[in-house]
Amino acid sequence: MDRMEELGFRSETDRQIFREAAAPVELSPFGLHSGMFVPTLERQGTPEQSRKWVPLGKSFKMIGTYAQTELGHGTFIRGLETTATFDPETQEFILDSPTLSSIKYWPGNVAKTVNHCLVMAQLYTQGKCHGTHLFLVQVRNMEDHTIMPGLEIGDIGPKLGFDGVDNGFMRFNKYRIPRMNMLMRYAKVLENGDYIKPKNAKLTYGAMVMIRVFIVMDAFKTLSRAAVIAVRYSAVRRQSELRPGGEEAQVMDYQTQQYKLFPLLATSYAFLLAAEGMSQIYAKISSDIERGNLEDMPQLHALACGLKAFCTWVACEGIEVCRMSCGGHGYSHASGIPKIYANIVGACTYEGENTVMMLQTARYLSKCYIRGQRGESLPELIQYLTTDLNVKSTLGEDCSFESLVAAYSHRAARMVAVACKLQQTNKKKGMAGHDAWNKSTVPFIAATKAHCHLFIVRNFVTILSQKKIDPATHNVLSQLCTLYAVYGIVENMGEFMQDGYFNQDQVSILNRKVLALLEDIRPNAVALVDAFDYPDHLLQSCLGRYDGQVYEALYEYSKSSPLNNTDIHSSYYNYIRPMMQKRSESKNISAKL
Ligand SMILES: CCCCCCCC/C=C\CCCCCCCCCC(=O)SCCNC(=O)CCNC(=O)[C@H](O)C(C)(C)COP(=O)(O)OP(=O)(O)OC[C@H]1O[C@@H](n2cnc3c(N)ncnc32)[C@H](O)[C@@H]1OP(=O)(O)O
Ligand SMILES: Cc1cc2nc3c(=O)[nH]c(=O)nc-3n(C[C@H](O)[C@H](O)[C@H](O)COP(=O)(O)OP(=O)(O)OC[C@H]3O[C@@H](n4cnc5c(N)ncnc54)[C@H](O)[C@@H]3O)c2cc1C
Repeated sequence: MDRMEELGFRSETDRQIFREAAAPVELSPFGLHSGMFVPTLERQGTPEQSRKWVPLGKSFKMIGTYAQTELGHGTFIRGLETTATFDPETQEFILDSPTLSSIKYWPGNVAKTVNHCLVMAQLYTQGKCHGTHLFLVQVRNMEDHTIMPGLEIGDIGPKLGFDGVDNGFMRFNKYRIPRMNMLMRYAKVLENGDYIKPKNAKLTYGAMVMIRVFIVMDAFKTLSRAAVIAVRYSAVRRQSELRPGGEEAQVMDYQTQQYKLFPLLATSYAFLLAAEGMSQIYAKISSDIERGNLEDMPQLHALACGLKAFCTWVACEGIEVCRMSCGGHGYSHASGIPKIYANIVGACTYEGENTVMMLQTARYLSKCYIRGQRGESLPELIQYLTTDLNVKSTLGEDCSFESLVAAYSHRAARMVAVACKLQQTNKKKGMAGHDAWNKSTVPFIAATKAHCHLFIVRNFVTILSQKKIDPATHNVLSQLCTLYAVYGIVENMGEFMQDGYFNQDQVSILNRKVLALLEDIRPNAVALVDAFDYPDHLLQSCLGRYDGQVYEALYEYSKSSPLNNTDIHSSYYNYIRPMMQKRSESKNISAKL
């Protein structure tokens, strides 16, 4: 913190890069403070509230987090049970956890670190519930960090990852906070207890939308780091003979290794550009929302939910492929990959469980489909839903960008149509709306994945056609973009082929193209991972070292294992020796030996 001040880092991006460099791989116990608590105060507080609290947060005089999930409910926010009841006499809210299932459970850094929380609770005033709202709650004494009376706080215990984050539980026992601690930018409770409704009740969910956008960038960061490690190691690792009697080959020269890793390299680039594209859309629509124009809110919500889920799922699967492509050493923490995986896999659950997020996007697509059928205009990103599904692909040997984007549009449009028709058929059969929906959600998830895949391919292609890039770099990036798109088709061929969109010759072209691209990319593979410019310090990987000194690093790493502090471990004296003595005394084995 002090060092950042000294260095004059002002932008949150610079500060985040600095924080990561200062504590590589481990997640910061202040991540939720900087990433969620302060931005939510900034965006959900009134101007006066922001002026009062944001400087305290930014200067770490107040340290906070976001406490929403409870033992009983995470996904279903409307089902949260924590209550905030307004008492006009004292001008206070009374926070209460009326049931076991209402205990706040999971919020990061609640257990030991923070002294404030943004608490999501059901607002009651004048005897009426007005749904969930956010409240700023002091949870620890600012002098000695003791827990405030009326609260019970603790740690939830060990987890798969997130070692640096003290996820906690928190129970309120009629705990009072001032009226002005409700974040009142959109909804308000007046002194007499009157409730002023926001323009849209989902404005309170704004912090979640923002973090989902950031998570798309996390998916890029984590996948690309695993790819850097696996590609560099594959250039160093030699195993078996590729040519009989020849020298042992770099494992990267095996086509199967290239097929594992180069599409993930391409995916990393695609995700970086998608995350940047998503951030720009977020910046534009969220500033419209702040100015009171909520027209594009559903579009933003749908895109953030879908991309968050799609990118974290793909990143996690890809990181696991990277780990396995490093053979046995990938399994060691020395590779750096297990920790990357353990941290990002949480993102498939937090900030909205991925299936649930996909279904939010699916609902939006379903509504857009119906609007499209009625001939109504659709937002640009969704207009593909109205394309003619009878057309066939024009893809030729060159696998042009145009033909690839057309293929992804066709696949997504067809799959959305299939899911929507199933939903409609279910309704026609007499099912209630909610049953008709539930019984079409499996095809809807597949359709939504296709929709997100299309967004990423189209975004990559658009950037390559619009941005000024020097020809050599453009050429390599075009290879990556084509590989990302063609590989995606080959791996999901059934979805592209179901209505005969491609003919057999085109399928052969696509299969050949993937293999040709692997060869094209091979000479540049190491340069393409170096281009991410992750210092060794950040990767913390013996396998992914820039200088390639993998075996030296592994040897040093293993020597630092605490088990090597003594030659004979205490377990020998405590267990092994007594066990052996017992055996040799009873059966006199040693004499036989
Ligand atoms: C080397 C390695 C190094 C690095 C490793 C890094 C890896 C890690 C990276 C970063 C670490 C940083 C630290 C991160 C910390 C983790 C932080 C986690 C914090 C949390 O998890 S906070 C809790 C989050 N909780 C959720 O997200 C809950 C999910 N649920 C919901 O969002 C909603 O309830 C819902 C979306 C499921 C909707 O529920 P539903 O009942 O259907 O709908 P309603 O609520 O009634 O909505 C009706 C209507 O509104 C629409 N709607 C819902 N939400 C929004 C919205 N936000 N905006 C606009 N519209 C919305 C909804 O779609 C409905 O629309 P419709 O009627 O269909 O038209
Ligand atoms: C590492 C980590 C950090 C976290 N940090 C925080 C934090 O800082 N603050 C905070 O408030 N919370 C935090 N959480 C909690 C997190 O936000 C929730 O766990 C998450 O939103 C999922 O909700 P849930 O646990 O209720 O899952 P559930 O909803 O119980 O999910 C269980 C299963 O039910 C399915 N399901 C649920 N609803 C539906 C539906 N409508 N349709 C179809 N399927 C459904 C899901 O797909 C899933 O398969 C954290 C969680 C983790 C893992």
